[in-house]
Amino acid sequence: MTSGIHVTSEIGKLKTVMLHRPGKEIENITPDYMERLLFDDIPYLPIAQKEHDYFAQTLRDQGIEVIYFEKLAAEALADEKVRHEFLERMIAESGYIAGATKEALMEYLGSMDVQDMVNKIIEGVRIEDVEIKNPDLQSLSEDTDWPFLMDPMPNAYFTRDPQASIGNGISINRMTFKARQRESLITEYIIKYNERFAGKVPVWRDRNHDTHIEGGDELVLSNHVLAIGISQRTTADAIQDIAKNLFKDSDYDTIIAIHIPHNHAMMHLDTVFTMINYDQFTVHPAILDEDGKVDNWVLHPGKDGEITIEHHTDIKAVLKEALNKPEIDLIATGNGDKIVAPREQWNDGSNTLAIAPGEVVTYDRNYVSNDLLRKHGILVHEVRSSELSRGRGGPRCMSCPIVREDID
Ligand SMILES: NC(=O)NCCC[C@H](N)C(=O)O
Repeated sequence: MTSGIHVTSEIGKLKTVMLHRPGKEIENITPDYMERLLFDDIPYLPIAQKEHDYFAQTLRDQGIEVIYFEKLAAEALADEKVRHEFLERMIAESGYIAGATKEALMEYLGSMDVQDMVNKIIEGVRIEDVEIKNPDLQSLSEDTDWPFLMDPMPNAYFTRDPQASIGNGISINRMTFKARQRESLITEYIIKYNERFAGKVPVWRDRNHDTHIEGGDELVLSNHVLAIGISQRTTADAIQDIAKNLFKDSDYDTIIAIHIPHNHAMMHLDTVFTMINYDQFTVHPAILDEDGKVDNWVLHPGKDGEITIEHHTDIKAVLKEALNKPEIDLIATGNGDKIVAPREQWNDGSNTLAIAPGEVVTYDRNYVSNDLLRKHGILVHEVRSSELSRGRGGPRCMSCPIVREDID
């Protein structure tokens, strides 16, 4: 077992990765709640689980250690005092700071085996699951059209987003939508109390903020350069905030903040742009103008803890300079075709998980993009994707690297 976090690139040989196997939370999505829960369709759980197991096995077959979010959480919460504090906070963030519902939830969840408790919190707690012995006004007047006392977390299998490994540290993210905000509370406890991480991992930015950042926007390009999307999910002021901490306390001295459209299909930078080799990237052509340019700002440490900011549009030139490469190969999703590119991007054709330089895991359904990657010399491992893709995330979104080998 390797302890702590070590991720100094997007492409260094992946050694340990954190996943979450989709569970019953997926079956708590209904058409009426889809939008609120950030889904566009309802995956068929048994097949989604098979696909996810196939994804995990594909990684293991390449010698990668797969660890599970839900198991790490249960280990972190083994101590009764820690579990009690966690439950209080999780229930408060679910809407119950005090009162009869809170007490009933504490009793219901607190009496479970710790793994069952974690799983149940992720699945969601329905009104009829819990007996409220001495109802108060809040419990009597609860919105009964909404069937949950605690909402399900169906997006938990996108382990990329609630946190991001950067160097030997982590950002524990304040997420944009309510549907995902409690996921990173679980991360907070994993990092603080799971012995694999406890006391070993600096937190570059915690979740106690009003401004948002999500891991799908945080790309570790090298041991001193990050790219971060300014997106539907990540605000410019959050980027500036994490930049300050990283510039002060880590080896990171360059952040390329890339502006992408603020919409659901392209919610994070990694839905339109990923690094797959020392000098190769996937890119969805819709983020570039006709000259192949996109607004981006390069942040560096300035004097007295200040930050310098330069505006650019030539992303190739910016990447060449930041990564010290003579050329950069931007590979267009769906070969840039008007129909194929948006279709394959919708199904996460740009969302590749690099497991080594020039070696990626992608969804099988994006066959045009996959063939193109092969033509550019990339080794592609395809995984099954009929159901998993309905949550709008691909192999990068479904994985949180914990340890990668350094690259030269
Ligand atoms: N990094 C990613 O792009 N993650 C995909 C997250 C999909 C999820 N349904 C969401 O809307 O947050």
